[in-house]
Amino acid sequence: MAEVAAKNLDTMRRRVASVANHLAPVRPSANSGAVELSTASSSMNNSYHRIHGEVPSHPVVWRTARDEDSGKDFVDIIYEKAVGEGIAKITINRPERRNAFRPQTVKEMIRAFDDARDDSSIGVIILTGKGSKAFCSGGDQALRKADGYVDYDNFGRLNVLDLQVQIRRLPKPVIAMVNCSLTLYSASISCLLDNIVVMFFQVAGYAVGGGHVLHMVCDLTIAADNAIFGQTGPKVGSFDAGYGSSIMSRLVGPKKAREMWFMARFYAAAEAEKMGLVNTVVPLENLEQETIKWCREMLKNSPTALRVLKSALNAVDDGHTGLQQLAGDATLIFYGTEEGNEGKTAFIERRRPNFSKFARRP
Ligand SMILES: CC(C)(COP(=O)(O)OP(=O)(O)OC[C@H]1O[C@@H](n2cnc3c(N)ncnc32)[C@H](O)[C@@H]1OP(=O)(O)O)[C@@H](O)C(=O)NCCC(=O)NCCSC(=O)c1cc(O)c2ccccc2c1O
Repeated sequence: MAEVAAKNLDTMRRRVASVANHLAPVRPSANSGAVELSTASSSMNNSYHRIHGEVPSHPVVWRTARDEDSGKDFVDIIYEKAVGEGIAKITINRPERRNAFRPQTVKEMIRAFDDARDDSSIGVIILTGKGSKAFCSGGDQALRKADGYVDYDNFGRLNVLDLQVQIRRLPKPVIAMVNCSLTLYSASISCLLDNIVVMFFQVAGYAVGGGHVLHMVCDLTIAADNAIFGQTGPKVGSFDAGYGSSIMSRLVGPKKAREMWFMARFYAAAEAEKMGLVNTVVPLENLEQETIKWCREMLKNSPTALRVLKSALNAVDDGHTGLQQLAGDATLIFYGTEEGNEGKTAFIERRRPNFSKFARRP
């Protein structure tokens, strides 16, 4: 009898240890060398860190933002801006559908991203999903018809493709903040020698299907430690042969991209980080705080440098469109120079421009 009880206890202990081990918080930025730098004080003791310093950690205050151009209220999304800081946040608000998008959702996201692009006080944009169960589960399959997704009219739409292009070309960093749930259940198990309380966490937090493509198109992804990533297309009769394939191949490499698409498996956040799909994985309770930290850190940097870097990082892959974006940035910068201004001023003053005073640099 005592032998059986001891064996049961042993089994119980192993289970608790296994659950506890599973729940051990992931060290922030497990793969990123940046962590070592930001935590090792000796590495911080240099002029670079003394001058640029730490970012503030006070809580962010959100205010609901409107689409100033259309004046229409948002239904499928929540659009917010941080008070006194250059951060906008777009939240897909269809939690009962795991934040699956319909054409209306996408139209609203496009309007919000447009507003954030146009608002010169905004320097970085967060994309996330409402609630605790999903970032986004892709297109709303209940609305899928023969020619795309249909909501308020009879035309099928694949307008998420326009949104992907918009995010890719938007000259400000866009961060996907991939949320997840953490629901605690507890059960008390009594045995002869001990009374053990076992805690179960139900975890989820899906960035799947077209929702997975959305996070990949964003410039950076910060994930909660129990988020789940994957493509479902081949299981539901769909595929994204555009950015969903080409950007993924760049991110994880051609073999792994084939695995993700052909097998349509799901991957835990830690695995996604190893694969290069996400920038960092943090405990759920730190997710927004960490994302805001990244935003604040970028906001301290030169907006023009970030703008040009984004277009430069995309340029080769994006062909003519990438060149167009990078070239537009070059023109933007040139217009601000004395040399560029000389041409315009001469035209206005109806005189011959004098470019001879400008250096012909090596
Ligand atoms: C995301 C899940 C893994 C979550 O599973 P879980 O068990 O937690 O929850 P439920 O399955 O019970 O879902 C709860 C509730 O939500 C509804 N729901 C979830 N996802 C969707 C969805 N995508 N569309 C519609 N409804 C959804 C679900 O039916 C439940 O409703 P109840 O009324 O029953 O409570 C799991 O839900 C899941 O696997 N979801 C589907 C993921 C998926 O296959 N997405 C579509 C991929 S295709 C796509 O997104 C896509 C879109 C485009 O616009 C494209 C455009 C151009 C090219 C390609 C495109 C493309 O591939």
